[in-house]
Amino acid sequence: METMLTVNGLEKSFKDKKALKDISFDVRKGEIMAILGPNGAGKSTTIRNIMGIMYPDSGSITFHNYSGKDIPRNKIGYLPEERGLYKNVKVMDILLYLADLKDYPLDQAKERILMYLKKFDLEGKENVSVEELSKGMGQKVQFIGSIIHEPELLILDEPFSGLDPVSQEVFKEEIRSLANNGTAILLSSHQMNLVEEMCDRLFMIQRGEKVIYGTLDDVKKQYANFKCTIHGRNKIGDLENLPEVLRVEQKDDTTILHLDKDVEPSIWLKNLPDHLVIHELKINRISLHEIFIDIATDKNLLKEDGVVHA
Ligand SMILES: Nc1ncnc2c1ncn2[C@@H]1O[C@H](COP(=O)(O)OP(=O)(O)OP(=O)(O)O)[C@@H](O)[C@H]1O
Repeated sequence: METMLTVNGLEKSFKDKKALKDISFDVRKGEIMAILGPNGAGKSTTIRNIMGIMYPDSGSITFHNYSGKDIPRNKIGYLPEERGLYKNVKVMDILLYLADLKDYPLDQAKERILMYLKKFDLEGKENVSVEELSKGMGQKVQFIGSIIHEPELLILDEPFSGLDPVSQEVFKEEIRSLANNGTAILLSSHQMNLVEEMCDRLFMIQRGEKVIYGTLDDVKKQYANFKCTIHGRNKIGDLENLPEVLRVEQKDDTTILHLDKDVEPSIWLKNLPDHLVIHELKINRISLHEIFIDIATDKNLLKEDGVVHA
C-alpha cells in the first residue's frame, strides 16, 4: 500500500515538559490508522504538528514528497477535537466557505454538500443557520466540512464523541467507505470497540512515547490471546494450577482465567478437570479495551515486557 503520510522522530516540548518523544509512524492510502492513548498522552499534539498548527522541535512530517511548510494542506481534511463553526451563518454558506478555503470548485462542492446533507439526515437544512442546529447536527456539518474537498488524507480527532448510536453508525459507514475509495485516515478515538471494529492498524502513545504500533491482529497476537470466564463456585487453587493459565481473577462465583498466548482453546478445554462447577463458560480474545487499560494503568499484566513492538 502506498504511504501517504510519514511522521518521523517527532519531538515537541512545552516549556520544560516533553510532550512528544521520538514519535514515528506512517499512514497508507486506503487504510484506517488509529492513534490512541490516555488523556494527555500526546495525540492532539501529534495531530496539530501534522496539520501545521504548531511545528515540532525536531523530526519530520512528510506528505507524499512534501514536508514541513510545503505540505499541500488542501489535500488534507481535518476534524479537530475542538468543535465549533461560525454561529450565525447558514449551513450551505459555511460549507461552501470551507470548500473554497481548500480551492475546491464551488459548483461541485454544492452538489456534494446536498448529497452529504441527505446522507446525514440533514436534508433541507442547507438554509438553516448553524446556531439552530443541535450539537450532533453541528458535528455532522463539521464532519462534512472536513471531507467536502475530497481529501487524500483525513484526520479525525474524536469524531464519535457526543454522537447518538444511529449517527455513530452513519459516521462509521462513511469513514469506512472513504477508506475503501482510497482515502488515508488517521483516527483518534477513546471508543475502543469502534477502533477495534474499524481500524486496520494502530499506534498507541503513552506519556509522549510509542507503546504499540502494528496491525490489530499483531497487537492481539503479542498479548495473551484468550481468556476463559467460568460461572460457578470453584476453589481458586483448583484453577490456578491448570496448565497454560497465567493469571486468575475471582469475584463471587465468577472466575476469569488468563491463558498463555500459545494456547489452543479446543485442546485446552478438553483438559479441564471433571469436578469443576460450570454453569456457564465463555472463551474469548482479550479486547483492545482491556489491552488499553492494562497499558494506561501501568499494570502490564498481559505481556511479559509490557511493550508491543512494531
Ligand atoms: N499548548 C500547550 N501548552 C502547554 N502544554 C500543552 C499544550 N498542548 C498540550 N500540552 C501538554 O502536552 C501533553 C499532551 O497533550 P495532548 O493534548 O496532545 O494529549 P491528548 O493525547 O490529545 O489528550 P486527550 O485525550 O486528553 O485529548 C499534555 O501534558 C498537555 O498538558
